[in-house]
Amino acid sequence: MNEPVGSGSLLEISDVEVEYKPRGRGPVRAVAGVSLEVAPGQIVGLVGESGCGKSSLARVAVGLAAPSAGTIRFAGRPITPLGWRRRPVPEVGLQMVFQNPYASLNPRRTIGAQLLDGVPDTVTGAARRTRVADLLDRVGMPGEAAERYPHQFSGGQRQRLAIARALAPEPRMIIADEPVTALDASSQAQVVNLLVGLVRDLDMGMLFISHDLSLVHEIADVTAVMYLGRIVETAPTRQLWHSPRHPYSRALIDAVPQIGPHPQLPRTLAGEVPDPAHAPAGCRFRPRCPHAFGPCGKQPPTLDLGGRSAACWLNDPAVAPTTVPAA
Ligand SMILES: Nc1ncnc2c1ncn2[C@@H]1O[C@H](COP(=O)(O)OP(=O)(O)OP(=O)(O)O)[C@@H](O)[C@H]1O
Repeated sequence: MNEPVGSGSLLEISDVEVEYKPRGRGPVRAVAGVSLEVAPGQIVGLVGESGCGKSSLARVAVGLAAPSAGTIRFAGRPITPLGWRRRPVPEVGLQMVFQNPYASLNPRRTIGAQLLDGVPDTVTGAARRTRVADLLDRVGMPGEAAERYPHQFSGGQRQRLAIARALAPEPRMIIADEPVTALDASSQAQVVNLLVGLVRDLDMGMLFISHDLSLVHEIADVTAVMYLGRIVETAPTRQLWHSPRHPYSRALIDAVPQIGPHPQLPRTLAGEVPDPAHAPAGCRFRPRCPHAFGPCGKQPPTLDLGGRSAACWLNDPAVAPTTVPAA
Protein backbone atom coordinates (compact mmCIF):
# COMPACT_ATOMS: atom_id res chain seq x y z
CA MET A 1 0.00 0.00 0.00
CA ASN A 2 2.90 2.37 0.69
CA GLU A 3 3.60 3.69 -2.78
CA PRO A 4 6.38 6.24 -3.26
CA VAL A 5 5.45 9.91 -3.12
CA GLY A 6 6.83 11.82 -6.07
CA SER A 7 6.88 15.38 -4.78
CA GLY A 8 7.80 14.60 -1.17
CA SER A 9 4.34 15.59 0.07
CA LEU A 10 1.68 13.15 1.16
CA LEU A 11 -1.26 15.54 1.03
CA GLU A 12 -1.18 18.49 -1.36
CA ILE A 13 -4.01 20.98 -1.19
CA SER A 14 -3.71 23.56 -3.96
CA ASP A 15 -5.81 26.74 -4.32
CA VAL A 16 -8.86 25.03 -2.88
CA GLU A 17 -12.15 26.87 -2.55
CA VAL A 18 -15.34 25.67 -0.89
CA GLU A 19 -18.50 27.61 -1.63
CA TYR A 20 -21.92 26.86 -0.12
CA LYS A 21 -25.13 28.07 -1.71
CA PRO A 22 -27.64 28.11 1.16
CA ARG A 23 -31.27 28.62 0.20
CA GLY A 24 -32.46 32.22 0.40
CA ARG A 25 -28.95 33.57 1.05
CA GLY A 26 -26.02 34.62 -1.04
CA PRO A 27 -23.12 32.20 -1.60
CA VAL A 28 -20.82 31.55 1.33
CA ARG A 29 -17.15 31.14 0.37
CA ALA A 30 -16.06 29.20 3.44
CA VAL A 31 -12.64 28.34 2.00
CA ALA A 32 -11.25 31.03 -0.28
CA GLY A 33 -8.11 29.71 -1.94
CA VAL A 34 -6.11 27.53 0.44
CA SER A 35 -2.86 25.72 -0.31
CA LEU A 36 -1.32 23.41 2.28
CA GLU A 37 0.98 20.41 2.29
CA VAL A 38 1.62 17.58 4.73
CA ALA A 39 4.76 15.46 4.34
CA PRO A 40 5.14 11.83 5.45
CA GLY A 41 5.83 11.65 9.19
CA GLN A 42 4.85 15.30 9.68
CA ILE A 43 2.19 16.73 11.97
CA VAL A 44 0.70 19.92 10.58
CA GLY A 45 -1.60 21.88 12.89
CA LEU A 46 -4.38 23.92 11.30
CA VAL A 47 -5.65 26.49 13.76
CA GLY A 48 -8.29 29.20 13.65
CA GLU A 49 -11.46 30.47 15.29
CA SER A 50 -14.81 28.77 14.93
CA GLY A 51 -16.32 29.36 11.50
CA CYS A 52 -13.03 30.08 9.71
CA GLY A 53 -13.50 27.09 7.39
CA LYS A 54 -11.39 24.38 9.03
CA SER A 55 -14.00 21.62 8.82
CA SER A 56 -15.01 22.60 5.29
CA LEU A 57 -11.38 22.22 4.26
CA ALA A 58 -11.04 18.89 6.09
CA ARG A 59 -14.14 17.46 4.42
CA VAL A 60 -12.88 18.19 0.91
CA ALA A 61 -9.34 17.10 1.80
CA VAL A 62 -10.56 13.65 2.80
CA GLY A 63 -12.93 13.38 -0.16
CA LEU A 64 -16.25 13.68 1.67
CA ALA A 65 -17.20 16.65 -0.52
CA ALA A 66 -15.90 18.19 -3.72
CA PRO A 67 -14.09 21.53 -3.65
CA SER A 68 -15.63 24.32 -5.72
CA ALA A 69 -12.17 25.01 -7.16
CA GLY A 70 -8.60 23.81 -6.74
CA THR A 71 -7.08 20.36 -6.48
CA ILE A 72 -6.28 17.86 -3.74
CA ARG A 73 -3.74 15.14 -4.25
CA PHE A 74 -2.81 12.34 -1.91
CA ALA A 75 0.41 10.40 -2.49
CA GLY A 76 0.55 12.04 -5.90
CA ARG A 77 -2.97 10.96 -6.94
CA PRO A 78 -6.01 13.23 -7.18
CA ILE A 79 -8.66 12.60 -4.55
CA THR A 80 -12.03 11.88 -6.11
CA PRO A 81 -14.90 12.73 -3.79
CA LEU A 82 -17.35 9.86 -3.37
CA GLY A 83 -19.71 11.42 -0.87
CA TRP A 84 -20.75 11.22 2.71
CA ARG A 85 -20.91 7.81 4.46
CA ARG A 86 -18.93 6.11 1.74
CA ARG A 87 -15.36 5.46 2.61
CA PRO A 88 -13.75 7.64 0.00
CA VAL A 89 -10.05 7.04 -0.09
CA PRO A 90 -9.05 3.98 1.92
CA GLU A 91 -7.12 2.69 -1.05
CA VAL A 92 -4.79 5.65 -0.83
CA GLY A 93 -4.46 5.50 2.93
CA LEU A 94 -6.07 8.72 4.17
CA GLN A 95 -8.42 8.42 7.14
CA MET A 96 -10.33 10.90 9.26
CA VAL A 97 -10.99 11.23 13.00
CA PHE A 98 -13.96 13.45 13.71
CA GLN A 99 -14.85 15.64 16.68
CA ASN A 100 -17.84 13.43 17.42
CA PRO A 101 -16.82 9.76 17.43
CA TYR A 102 -20.40 8.81 16.57
CA ALA A 103 -19.71 10.30 13.15
CA SER A 104 -17.24 7.49 12.45
CA LEU A 105 -18.82 4.68 14.53
CA ASN A 106 -22.13 3.07 13.62
CA PRO A 107 -24.22 2.87 16.83
CA ARG A 108 -25.99 -0.31 15.63
CA ARG A 109 -22.95 -2.46 14.97
CA THR A 110 -20.41 -4.00 17.35
CA ILE A 111 -16.99 -2.41 17.59
CA GLY A 112 -15.40 -5.64 16.33
CA ALA A 113 -17.55 -5.68 13.18
CA GLN A 114 -16.68 -2.08 12.44
CA LEU A 115 -12.97 -2.61 12.94
CA LEU A 116 -13.10 -5.71 10.72
CA ASP A 117 -14.65 -3.60 7.94
CA GLY A 118 -11.54 -1.47 7.87
CA VAL A 119 -8.96 -4.27 7.93
CA PRO A 120 -7.46 -4.63 4.43
CA ASP A 121 -8.61 -7.59 2.31
CA THR A 122 -5.01 -8.76 2.11
CA VAL A 123 -5.34 -9.84 5.76
CA THR A 124 -7.29 -13.11 5.66
CA GLY A 125 -8.69 -15.87 7.88
CA ALA A 126 -7.95 -15.89 11.61
CA ALA A 127 -5.43 -13.06 11.13
CA ARG A 128 -8.36 -10.65 10.70
CA ARG A 129 -9.57 -11.27 14.27
CA THR A 130 -6.01 -10.99 15.54
CA ARG A 131 -5.74 -7.65 13.75
CA VAL A 132 -8.86 -6.40 15.52
CA ALA A 133 -7.38 -7.41 18.90
CA ASP A 134 -4.13 -5.63 17.97
CA LEU A 135 -6.01 -2.46 17.05
CA LEU A 136 -7.87 -2.45 20.37
CA ASP A 137 -4.61 -3.04 22.21
CA ARG A 138 -2.93 -0.15 20.37
CA VAL A 139 -5.58 2.28 21.60
CA GLY A 140 -5.50 0.88 25.15
CA MET A 141 -8.86 -0.93 25.02
CA PRO A 142 -9.50 -4.51 26.16
CA GLY A 143 -10.23 -7.27 23.66
CA GLU A 144 -13.80 -7.64 25.01
CA ALA A 145 -14.61 -4.23 23.56
CA ALA A 146 -14.99 -5.98 20.18
CA GLU A 147 -18.29 -7.54 21.30
CA ARG A 148 -19.81 -4.29 22.54
CA TYR A 149 -21.59 -1.32 20.96
CA PRO A 150 -20.46 2.34 20.86
CA HIS A 151 -23.04 3.54 23.43
CA GLN A 152 -21.50 1.22 26.04
CA PHE A 153 -18.38 3.40 26.20
CA SER A 154 -17.53 6.84 27.59
CA GLY A 155 -16.75 9.74 25.24
CA GLY A 156 -12.99 9.30 25.65
CA GLN A 157 -13.21 5.54 25.07
CA ARG A 158 -15.38 6.09 21.99
CA GLN A 159 -12.77 8.43 20.56
CA ARG A 160 -10.09 5.78 21.20
CA LEU A 161 -12.27 3.30 19.30
CA ALA A 162 -12.78 5.79 16.48
CA ILE A 163 -8.98 6.13 16.28
CA ALA A 164 -8.70 2.32 16.12
CA ARG A 165 -11.28 2.37 13.31
CA ALA A 166 -9.25 4.99 11.45
CA LEU A 167 -6.06 2.92 11.87
CA ALA A 168 -7.64 -0.34 10.65
CA PRO A 169 -6.95 0.23 6.92
CA GLU A 170 -3.30 1.00 7.73
CA PRO A 171 -3.48 4.61 6.59
CA ARG A 172 -0.45 6.70 5.80
CA MET A 173 -2.13 9.81 7.07
CA ILE A 174 -4.86 10.94 9.47
CA ILE A 175 -6.91 14.11 9.32
CA ALA A 176 -8.13 14.78 12.86
CA ASP A 177 -10.82 17.48 13.00
CA GLU A 178 -11.08 18.83 16.57
CA PRO A 179 -10.65 15.27 17.89
CA VAL A 180 -10.73 16.21 21.58
CA THR A 181 -13.01 19.26 21.66
CA ALA A 182 -16.03 17.22 22.76
CA LEU A 183 -14.16 15.44 25.58
CA ASP A 184 -13.63 16.35 29.23
CA ALA A 185 -10.22 17.75 30.19
CA SER A 186 -8.66 14.51 31.48
CA SER A 187 -9.77 12.49 28.44
CA GLN A 188 -8.50 15.25 26.14
CA ALA A 189 -4.89 14.85 27.27
CA GLN A 190 -5.08 11.04 27.06
CA VAL A 191 -6.58 11.02 23.57
CA VAL A 192 -4.14 13.62 22.22
CA ASN A 193 -1.18 11.69 23.66
CA LEU A 194 -2.50 8.46 22.19
CA LEU A 195 -3.09 9.95 18.75
CA VAL A 196 0.26 11.71 18.56
CA GLY A 197 2.08 8.62 19.92
CA LEU A 198 0.48 6.40 17.27
CA VAL A 199 1.16 8.83 14.45
CA ARG A 200 4.82 9.09 15.49
CA ASP A 201 5.22 5.31 16.05
CA LEU A 202 3.67 4.43 12.71
CA ASP A 203 5.46 7.31 10.91
CA MET A 204 2.19 8.66 9.54
CA GLY A 205 1.39 12.20 8.49
CA MET A 206 -1.34 14.07 10.34
CA LEU A 207 -3.34 17.23 9.74
CA PHE A 208 -4.50 18.17 13.23
CA ILE A 209 -7.31 20.72 13.16
CA SER A 210 -8.08 22.73 16.28
CA HIS A 211 -9.24 26.12 17.51
CA ASP A 212 -6.72 25.71 20.36
CA LEU A 213 -3.33 27.17 19.44
CA SER A 214 -1.73 26.08 22.73
CA LEU A 215 -2.61 22.46 21.94
CA VAL A 216 -1.33 22.74 18.36
CA HIS A 217 1.84 24.33 19.75
CA GLU A 218 2.40 21.20 21.88
CA ILE A 219 2.15 18.66 19.09
CA ALA A 220 2.58 20.10 15.58
CA ASP A 221 5.81 20.33 13.59
CA VAL A 222 4.32 23.02 11.37
CA THR A 223 1.41 25.33 12.13
CA ALA A 224 -0.92 26.90 9.58
CA VAL A 225 -3.15 29.72 10.84
CA MET A 226 -6.50 30.14 9.12
CA TYR A 227 -8.69 33.23 9.19
CA LEU A 228 -12.01 33.58 7.40
CA GLY A 229 -11.34 31.01 4.70
CA ARG A 230 -7.68 31.76 4.08
CA ILE A 231 -4.33 30.60 5.48
CA VAL A 232 -2.67 33.74 6.79
CA GLU A 233 0.56 32.22 8.07
CA THR A 234 2.44 28.92 7.86
CA ALA A 235 5.64 28.30 9.80
CA PRO A 236 7.52 25.72 11.84
CA THR A 237 5.56 25.73 15.09
CA ARG A 238 8.32 27.10 17.34
CA GLN A 239 9.01 29.96 14.94
CA LEU A 240 5.36 30.84 14.69
CA TRP A 241 4.93 30.78 18.45
CA HIS A 242 8.02 32.88 19.20
CA SER A 243 7.98 35.25 16.23
CA PRO A 244 4.62 35.35 14.44
CA ARG A 245 4.66 37.32 11.19
CA HIS A 246 0.93 37.92 10.83
CA PRO A 247 -1.05 40.10 13.27
CA TYR A 248 -3.77 37.45 13.50
CA SER A 249 -1.25 34.81 14.62
CA ARG A 250 0.02 37.32 17.19
CA ALA A 251 -3.55 37.85 18.42
CA LEU A 252 -4.13 34.09 18.78
CA ILE A 253 -0.92 33.73 20.79
CA ASP A 254 -1.86 36.68 23.00
CA ALA A 255 -5.21 35.01 23.67
CA VAL A 256 -3.45 32.04 25.32
CA PRO A 257 -3.00 32.52 29.10
CA GLN A 258 0.72 32.36 30.00
CA ILE A 259 1.78 30.69 33.22
CA GLY A 260 5.25 30.16 34.67
CA PRO A 261 7.84 32.82 35.53
CA HIS A 262 6.16 35.51 33.39
CA PRO A 263 2.43 34.95 33.87
CA GLN A 264 0.17 36.90 31.55
CA LEU A 265 -3.57 37.20 31.34
CA PRO A 266 -5.02 36.45 27.92
CA ARG A 267 -5.68 39.43 25.67
CA THR A 268 -8.74 38.92 23.57
CA LEU A 269 -8.98 40.17 20.02
CA ALA A 270 -11.53 42.94 19.56
CA GLY A 271 -14.40 42.50 17.11
CA GLU A 272 -16.14 39.49 15.64
CA VAL A 273 -15.13 37.23 12.76
CA PRO A 274 -17.09 38.65 9.80
CA ASP A 275 -19.70 36.54 8.01
CA PRO A 276 -17.87 34.82 5.11
CA ALA A 277 -20.86 35.75 2.90
CA HIS A 278 -19.75 39.38 3.37
CA ALA A 279 -15.98 39.03 3.66
CA PRO A 280 -14.04 42.31 3.64
CA ALA A 281 -12.23 43.17 0.41
CA GLY A 282 -8.45 42.88 0.43
CA CYS A 283 -6.97 41.39 3.57
CA ARG A 284 -9.87 39.75 5.37
CA PHE A 285 -8.33 40.53 8.76
CA ARG A 286 -8.08 44.27 7.99
CA PRO A 287 -11.15 45.47 9.97
CA ARG A 288 -9.75 43.88 13.17
CA CYS A 289 -6.06 44.52 12.51
CA PRO A 290 -4.34 47.13 14.70
CA HIS A 291 -1.69 47.69 12.01
CA ALA A 292 -3.85 48.01 8.88
CA PHE A 293 -2.50 50.52 6.38
CA GLY A 294 -2.93 51.51 2.71
CA PRO A 295 -2.11 48.32 0.76
CA CYS A 296 -4.24 46.13 3.06
CA GLY A 297 -7.30 47.03 0.99
CA LYS A 298 -5.68 45.03 -1.82
CA GLN A 299 -5.34 41.26 -1.95
CA PRO A 300 -2.72 40.35 0.71
CA PRO A 301 0.53 38.89 -0.58
CA THR A 302 1.54 35.34 0.24
CA LEU A 303 5.14 36.12 1.04
CA ASP A 304 7.73 33.38 1.14
CA LEU A 305 9.85 34.25 4.14
CA GLY A 306 12.31 31.37 3.80
CA GLY A 307 10.72 28.16 5.08
CA ARG A 308 7.63 30.01 6.26
CA SER A 309 5.04 32.26 4.68
CA ALA A 310 2.78 35.08 5.78
CA ALA A 311 -0.03 36.86 3.95
CA CYS A 312 0.61 40.32 5.35
CA TRP A 313 1.95 43.49 3.73
CA LEU A 314 3.89 44.33 6.92
CA ASN A 315 6.42 41.72 5.80
CA ASP A 316 7.01 43.38 2.43
CA PRO A 317 9.83 45.91 2.92
CA ALA A 318 8.92 47.60 -0.36
CA VAL A 319 5.57 48.84 1.00
CA ALA A 320 5.58 48.44 4.80
CA PRO A 321 5.87 51.58 6.95
CA THR A 322 9.42 52.06 8.29
CA THR A 323 8.25 51.88 11.91
CA VAL A 324 6.61 48.49 11.65
CA PRO A 325 5.57 46.94 14.93
CA ALA A 326 6.38 43.25 15.24
CA ALA A 327 3.22 41.43 14.21
N1 LIG B 1 -23.63 23.53 4.61
C1 LIG B 1 -23.38 24.83 4.80
N2 LIG B 1 -24.16 25.78 4.22
C2 LIG B 1 -23.90 27.09 4.39
N3 LIG B 1 -22.86 27.57 5.11
C3 LIG B 1 -22.06 26.68 5.71
C4 LIG B 1 -22.27 25.26 5.60
N4 LIG B 1 -21.31 24.63 6.30
C5 LIG B 1 -20.54 25.59 6.84
N5 LIG B 1 -20.99 26.82 6.48
C6 LIG B 1 -20.39 28.11 6.84
O1 LIG B 1 -19.06 28.10 6.38
C7 LIG B 1 -18.20 28.74 7.32
C8 LIG B 1 -17.09 27.80 7.71
O2 LIG B 1 -17.66 26.71 8.47
P1 LIG B 1 -16.74 25.52 9.01
O3 LIG B 1 -17.63 24.60 9.80
O4 LIG B 1 -15.96 24.95 7.90
O5 LIG B 1 -15.76 26.31 10.01
P2 LIG B 1 -14.91 25.77 11.23
O6 LIG B 1 -13.69 26.62 11.30
O7 LIG B 1 -14.71 24.31 11.10
O8 LIG B 1 -15.84 26.09 12.46
P3 LIG B 1 -16.24 25.15 13.68
O9 LIG B 1 -14.98 24.89 14.43
O10 LIG B 1 -17.23 25.97 14.45
O11 LIG B 1 -16.84 23.92 13.06
C9 LIG B 1 -19.09 29.19 8.48
O12 LIG B 1 -19.45 30.54 8.27
C10 LIG B 1 -20.30 28.30 8.36
O13 LIG B 1 -21.45 28.95 8.86
